[in-house]
Amino acid sequence: MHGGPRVNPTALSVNLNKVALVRNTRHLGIPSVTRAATLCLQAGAHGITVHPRPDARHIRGDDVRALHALLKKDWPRAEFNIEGNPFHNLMDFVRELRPHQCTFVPDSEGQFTSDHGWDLEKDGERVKPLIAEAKSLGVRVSLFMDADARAIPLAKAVGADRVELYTEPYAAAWGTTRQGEQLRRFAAAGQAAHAAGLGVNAGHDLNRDNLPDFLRAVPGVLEVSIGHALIADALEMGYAATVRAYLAAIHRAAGGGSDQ
Ligand SMILES: CC(=O)[C@@H](O)[C@H](O)COP(=O)(O)O
Ligand SMILES: NCC(=O)COP(=O)(O)O
Repeated sequence: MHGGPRVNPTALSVNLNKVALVRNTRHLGIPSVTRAATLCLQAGAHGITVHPRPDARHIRGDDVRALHALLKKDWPRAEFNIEGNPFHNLMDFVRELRPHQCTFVPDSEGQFTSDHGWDLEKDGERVKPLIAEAKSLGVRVSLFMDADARAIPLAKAVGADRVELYTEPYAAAWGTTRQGEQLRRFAAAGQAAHAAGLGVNAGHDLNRDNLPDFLRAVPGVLEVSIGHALIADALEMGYAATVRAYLAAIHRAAGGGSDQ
């Protein structure tokens, strides 16, 4: 239906980890993380995500502070999302900077990449006070969770505002005979989140090809945070054209146009 009210499309938060990863291979300060943020936000991205891991393999503390200052000064409507393990270094950033959102991720210090969500039956009581502390500072809390509909309500029980569905299993199945099964898993997890009064974010290995099918199958996703594939695309197309392509994929999923 043309001209009718469009549902609010999902917000795009660009994860800049991989810009910092390349920058760290020389002592020249390029590619610039803050310039990447500026160009992505100028192109229409809704926010910036960083995951300052304890080993500082990519995003470092100075990057987090510089991005926070940039968004506060030049992009007050953009959201800043800081990811990390609250039992490692994440809470220091939450207390110092009070970002719009923090995403609790249960990664070990040397983990290759994020590859699982929280086991709240085991860790729920431990994360609960840290969630309460972050919220008392005015920071929205999202918990990185596997797409398990039975586990999602526990995120509400420990005080989270949102869950971020860990989407690698879907991304790995995309384009195969297993895609439908994965989409049903994620749709059920999203439904469980909505039923529990939780907002739904999503991320990990999403790209402009697999994104529309996901957003059509999982209604009401508030934010996708995308880094690795988006930055890889930007190496070929540039930040602006790449962000526009991802926004177009989001709008296509919201019924704003065909896939052709
Ligand atoms: C939590 C998650 O899935 C990603 O946001 C994470 O930041 C990826 O970390 P790397 O960029 O270090 O692989
Ligand atoms: N939370 C997911 C994220 O920020 C980026 O993940 P990826 O797109 O780098 O896999």
